[in-house]
Amino acid sequence: MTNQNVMVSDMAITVAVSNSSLFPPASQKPPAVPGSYITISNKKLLQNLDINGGARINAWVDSMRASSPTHIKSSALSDDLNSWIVHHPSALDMFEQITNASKGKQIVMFLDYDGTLSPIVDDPDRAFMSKAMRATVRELARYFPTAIVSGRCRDKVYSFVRLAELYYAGSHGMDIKGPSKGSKYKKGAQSLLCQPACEFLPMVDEVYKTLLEVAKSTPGAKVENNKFCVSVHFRCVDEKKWTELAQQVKTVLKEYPKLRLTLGRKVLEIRPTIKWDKGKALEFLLESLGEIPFYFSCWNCSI
Ligand SMILES: O=P(O)(O)OC[C@H]1O[C@H](O[C@H]2O[C@H](CO)[C@@H](O)[C@H](O)[C@H]2O)[C@H](O)[C@@H](O)[C@@H]1O
Repeated sequence: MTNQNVMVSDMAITVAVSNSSLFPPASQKPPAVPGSYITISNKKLLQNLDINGGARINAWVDSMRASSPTHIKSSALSDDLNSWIVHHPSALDMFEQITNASKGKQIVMFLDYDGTLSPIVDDPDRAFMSKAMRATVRELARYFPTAIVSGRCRDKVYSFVRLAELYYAGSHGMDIKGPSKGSKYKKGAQSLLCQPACEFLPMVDEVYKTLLEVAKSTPGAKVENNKFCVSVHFRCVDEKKWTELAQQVKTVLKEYPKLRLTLGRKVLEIRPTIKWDKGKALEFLLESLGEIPFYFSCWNCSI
């Protein structure tokens, strides 16, 4: 199968196709967008966050800081960015080439939610999607099987998007559901449901309740129940309190070796240790839907 990655920002969609002569390999990340934020390697950050392996709290808080970089000046449009754009052109400008490359195979659209379909906002409960964006996604789904893949709870994403014809993969891909009325794209008549982390539900719920209590002592902290995982938001927490919050979360998780901690955009994410993630969810959906994945995600994920 040809591997393709598509990244989208507010203004431009960029496509990179690996194993193809059309585009260079998709392994490179875009450089920081001037006027936006500095790009930080998430992989590096996550290596520092193996709390079950006993990472020091200071290293952990450093990672939280690094995931929340300061705003940079919009003056210099860097050479790096220009050269990245040349090699990763807008998918909208390359539409014919992409169609030719797909050679009649079924294209499947995968969309991230936060920061892609909705703006990043302080209150995660208010990350609404615009009417125009909803209309665009509805139109997209008329032509391609379309899935939204998110770290959030599936029901929450659905409450924002409200498009019954889509596939939804919530809880970082651990809760996948197809359109309730079935889909014109799916092989077979049965509605699609995949929840590989079911056995963790009671544990995750228990941790959610504990963290909810614990986080009350940190002004601005918000704990979000994402069903198969939990998010502890620190976007609105004074930086001076980050160490304390991180320590509290770490202490709670010591009792749960089967849960692991990762770092998102100003959010600590707690999830089961199973070998399942958004990538697996994509593979699962591709197997049931088609062959060519297009993944639309935030261009610069350090916001
Ligand atoms: O993996 P993702 O689908 O990108 O989910 C990651 C987290 O997304 C949401 O939080 C982010 O967006 C919020 C609303 O704009 C923002 O306040 C927060 O700082 C961001 O991290 C979601 O609320 C989290 O549960 C997800 O873990």
